[in-house]
Amino acid sequence: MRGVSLYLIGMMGAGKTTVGRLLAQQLGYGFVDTDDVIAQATGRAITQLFAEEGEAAFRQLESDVLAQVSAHINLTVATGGGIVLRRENWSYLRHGLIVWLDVPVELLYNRLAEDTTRPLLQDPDPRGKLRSLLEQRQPLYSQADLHIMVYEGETPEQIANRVMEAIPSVLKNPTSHQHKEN
Ligand SMILES: Nc1ncnc2c1ncn2[C@@H]1O[C@H](COP(=O)(O)OP(=O)(O)OP(=O)(O)O)[C@@H](O)[C@H]1O
Ligand SMILES: O=C(O)C1=C[C@@H](O)[C@@H](O)[C@H](O)C1
Ligand SMILES: [Mg+2]
Repeated sequence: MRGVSLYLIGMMGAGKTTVGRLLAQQLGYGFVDTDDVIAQATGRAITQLFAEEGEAAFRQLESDVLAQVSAHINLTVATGGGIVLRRENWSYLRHGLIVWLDVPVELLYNRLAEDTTRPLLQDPDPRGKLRSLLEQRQPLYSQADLHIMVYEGETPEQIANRVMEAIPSVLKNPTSHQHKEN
């Protein structure tokens, strides 16, 4: 990887945080979760931030955190599910290799049905909400460098291994960013 950071994108519940930690271990990289950084920096849970400041304020904080994180190398970064929504965020994500964990809505729903920490899912029809969010975001997620389809029953370890195996096929040519030696 030569220090190139990894950015995990995908829907809430896709496993960005869970798989991201494993990938950081395997790569010997640091691990950053943008949601966690925001929660720590503000001293408030994401749900509380959404409730008290609104989604737009959260999105601004998210961009600010991503901008700072993208200045570093040797990181695996788990992002928030909505990081793809702002165009400016893509210029930061492109500092590294972008991996989309693509998980079917039914699986997402099963994972998050009991979870109250995703404010956008506090909806009378959470399954329908997941479906409409995915429909809206799919064209954005698909701009990732690497598209990893996740299947039912796969463990986080298996998914992390598949990401590791797929990385060489898309690793950006390291010399393209460097000055040629004379
Ligand atoms: N491969 C897997 N199999 C079963 N459960 C999983 C798997 N990966 C993650 N989970 C579980 O699904 C839930 C959501 O995972 P995680 O928090 O990693 O998702 P996320 O993509 O970071 O979501 P968010 O965008 O909301 O932060 C957690 O309870 C986690 O333990
Ligand atoms: O998909 C989303 O928009 C979100 C996903 C989470 O990671 C959090 O960033 C927050 O709950 C919003
Ligand atoms: Mg997460």
